[in-house]
Amino acid sequence: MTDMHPPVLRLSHICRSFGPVKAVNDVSLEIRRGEVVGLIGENGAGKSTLLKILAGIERPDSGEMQLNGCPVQFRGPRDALRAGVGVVHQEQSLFTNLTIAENIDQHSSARSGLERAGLQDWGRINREAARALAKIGVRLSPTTRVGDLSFIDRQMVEIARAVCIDPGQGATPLVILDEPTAVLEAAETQILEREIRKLRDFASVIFVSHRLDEIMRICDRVIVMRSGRLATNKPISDVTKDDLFRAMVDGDHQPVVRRSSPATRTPVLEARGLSRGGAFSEISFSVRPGQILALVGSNGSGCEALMRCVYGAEAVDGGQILVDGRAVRRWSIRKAIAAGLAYVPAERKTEGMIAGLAATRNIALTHPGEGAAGPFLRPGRMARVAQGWFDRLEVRPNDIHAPLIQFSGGNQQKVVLAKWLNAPALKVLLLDHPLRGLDVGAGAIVNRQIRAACAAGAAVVLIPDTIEEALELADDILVLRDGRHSACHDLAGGGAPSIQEIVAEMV
Ligand SMILES: Nc1ncnc2c1ncn2[C@@H]1O[C@H](COP(=O)(O)OP(=O)(O)OP(=O)(O)O)[C@@H](O)[C@H]1O
Repeated sequence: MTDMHPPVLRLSHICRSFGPVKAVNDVSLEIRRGEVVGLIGENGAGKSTLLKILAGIERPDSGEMQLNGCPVQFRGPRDALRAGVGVVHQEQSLFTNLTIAENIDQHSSARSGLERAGLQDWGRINREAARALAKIGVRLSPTTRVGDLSFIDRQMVEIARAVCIDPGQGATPLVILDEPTAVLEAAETQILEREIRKLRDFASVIFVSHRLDEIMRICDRVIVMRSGRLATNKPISDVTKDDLFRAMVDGDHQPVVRRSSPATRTPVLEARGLSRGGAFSEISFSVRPGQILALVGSNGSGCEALMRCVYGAEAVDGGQILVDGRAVRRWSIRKAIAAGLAYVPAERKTEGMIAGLAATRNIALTHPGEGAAGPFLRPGRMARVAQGWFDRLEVRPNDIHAPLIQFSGGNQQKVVLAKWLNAPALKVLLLDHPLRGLDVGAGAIVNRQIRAACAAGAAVVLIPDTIEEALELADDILVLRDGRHSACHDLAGGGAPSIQEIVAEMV
């Protein structure tokens, strides 16, 4: 039966440039009621810019946008929200000093009699939030402060907030999910997939992901962006994963599958019975130069907190950290960096970079090397070092002097990594979700650099996005469950466990 309704979204010849960069170049497309459309493309292809236009954050330079048959021009995000566009951005946008309910209420136009009389109706605010959370199967108390939540729980709140919009008058809302699964565990991803299927009944969805399997599983149609343009726009039944990969990438990026050979030297980093109240308890592990250890666990397993303690960003309550066989005292980030430790955090925007500072300066932040002489900076040399990393990591755009905020998420991640790889005596690389937000090609480039660091003698402790990533990269896997040691696997020595085995050890 033909759908008599106008498309929920119609874009005609949308363009948006930043200086010479045509981030979105003449994009026209339609999204119909109840459609789940996958949006994919390499890092820097223009996906986020297109989504920002739909969300009222960026204005197009030219072109027309219609929602439910009406032309729209957004002056800001609130206009987009009122027109029925709900977005979960790559970077989180919650107010951390407010409760979950207060955050969800920011998107709600519902007001009770009490509120119309000028009073705060906490009952309504908390009830609505509880409903929104229940809708996506999350059990969190609406009165919890967002700042007290883990990254993953905050992501679930973002999703709850995006799915609770109501454009009214029979119009269909458009829900945009910008890589929502990048930060989720397998079980949570399944919940989200179920939720997206349910959304079809009352909304249209644009779903951005770098995971092609997920796109094939969830979406009805797929749009591929390449260098700002639409390269492909097809029903999912008409494409294969290989077609999508080829449509996305320019060159022939071959993911390297090679496990680094386990070294026999003494551990460079050892954790003995580490505990931190409420996070993890009695955890021991060690890594030798050239070895990759993956820490695997579901939400709340303690992996992230453990890594932060090893880096000196949080204190432990008990146990010992040893570097080069010597127990450390009064461990701190400063001491960790001096000892050759490096940490790429999951939350790169808030912890891993200075967004307004040029890429060159970001790379020189912790280890300026020849880019500084005593207290003096040497801009020329600093630029040469940065250019070397830009070439090795294929950072785009190839402009080392641009502020980091002007780079796409995946390219920012490459710069954050370069900052640490630039260390003159790198001993241990602590990587918390290093491939988050990276496309397949960029992921392969980063993995190659991680292996190169290993080959040069660094040890790596990795919290991967997926179990597959752990199995591909690591020599050893340590599984944590509820903050406790659950299992460990020596992949080189004892053969690889199956994904199902590891999942069973996690939950
Ligand atoms: N504020 C800005 N100023 C200058 N250039 C920008 C700005 N925002 C984006 N760009 C550029 O526009 C291009 C498209 O970036 P965009 O963030 O839309 O890519 P993306 O496909 O979302 O990438 P990723 O998957 O890495 O997030 C990139 O070359 C980027 O450097």
